[in-house]
Amino acid sequence: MAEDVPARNDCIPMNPTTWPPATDPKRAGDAVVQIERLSIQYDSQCVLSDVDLSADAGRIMAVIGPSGCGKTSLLSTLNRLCDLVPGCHVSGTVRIGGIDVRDTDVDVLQLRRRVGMIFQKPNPFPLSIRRNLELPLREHGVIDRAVLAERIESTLKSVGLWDEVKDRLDRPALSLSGGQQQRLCIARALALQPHVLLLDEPCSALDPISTGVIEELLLGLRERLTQIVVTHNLAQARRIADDVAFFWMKNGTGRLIERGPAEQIFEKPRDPLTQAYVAGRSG
Ligand SMILES: Nc1ncnc2c1ncn2[C@@H]1O[C@H](COP(=O)(O)OP(=O)(O)OP(=O)(O)O)[C@@H](O)[C@H]1O
Repeated sequence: MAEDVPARNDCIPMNPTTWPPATDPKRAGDAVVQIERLSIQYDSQCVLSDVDLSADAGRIMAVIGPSGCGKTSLLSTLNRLCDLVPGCHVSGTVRIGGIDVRDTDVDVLQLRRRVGMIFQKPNPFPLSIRRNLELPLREHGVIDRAVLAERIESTLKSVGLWDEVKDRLDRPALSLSGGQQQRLCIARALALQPHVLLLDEPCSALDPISTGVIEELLLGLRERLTQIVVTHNLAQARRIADDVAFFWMKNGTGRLIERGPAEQIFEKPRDPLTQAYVAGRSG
């Protein structure tokens, strides 16, 4: 029996070949995130009900809807951050790369490596720029100095920060501008080679120029990852999203109203609630 049981750290396999390769063009369009009949409750309050939703490889999905309809709560079930919220009860199924992330056997540390998260306010560690990337890499077993240096350089290059910070890697991360800090946070997630990136209003604390830089970055990462971006900024959703999921409150509970390609949701929404929201008549 023991031979059949994977070692705990293998529950979310580290070997990329056993996960859907996020960059494999053959898989573009495959559903990497599959959510079925998901409901979320905080104590007795049901905040999200009966959601069926999938997000595809190599695409950006924008999650839109008014405040309080459960967008952040939805994201928190994908990397099990919801486990940390007292009174939060989740039902339904969430599969990422075919793995049921709610399975009690799943190694949550490995899950969060594969499903990175970026928050509204940049939250670099109060350490040097270098240590912000080195710490998570070391925690996940990368200890070779040359490999660490290579991974730090390549990741900072992938978010367009390398030239801006290469001469001050040992300066505090908090000395960077807000936009640079957010790019560092994205680099910190990317250093662990995630397959999915969750972004919760990633630009709402940034000025328009930094917002533009982050949007370009997300568009450039599209080939490598599945991205799910919560945003209140409909113009931003139009600029970056391939797909859009629109949520709304019905009888005090968040519901998925409509999901489709961005062009359809913005130009030919089917549901009257979506029509009113994208036209700016509600919400
Ligand atoms: N930790 C918590 N404990 C209790 N209730 C919570 C908790 N987090 C969120 N809620 C409630 O769940 C509902 C959905 O909140 P959530 O933050 O998921 O919505 P949202 O659509 O992301 O909102 P916003 O756009 O304002 O960020 C709200 O009524 C909120 O008060």
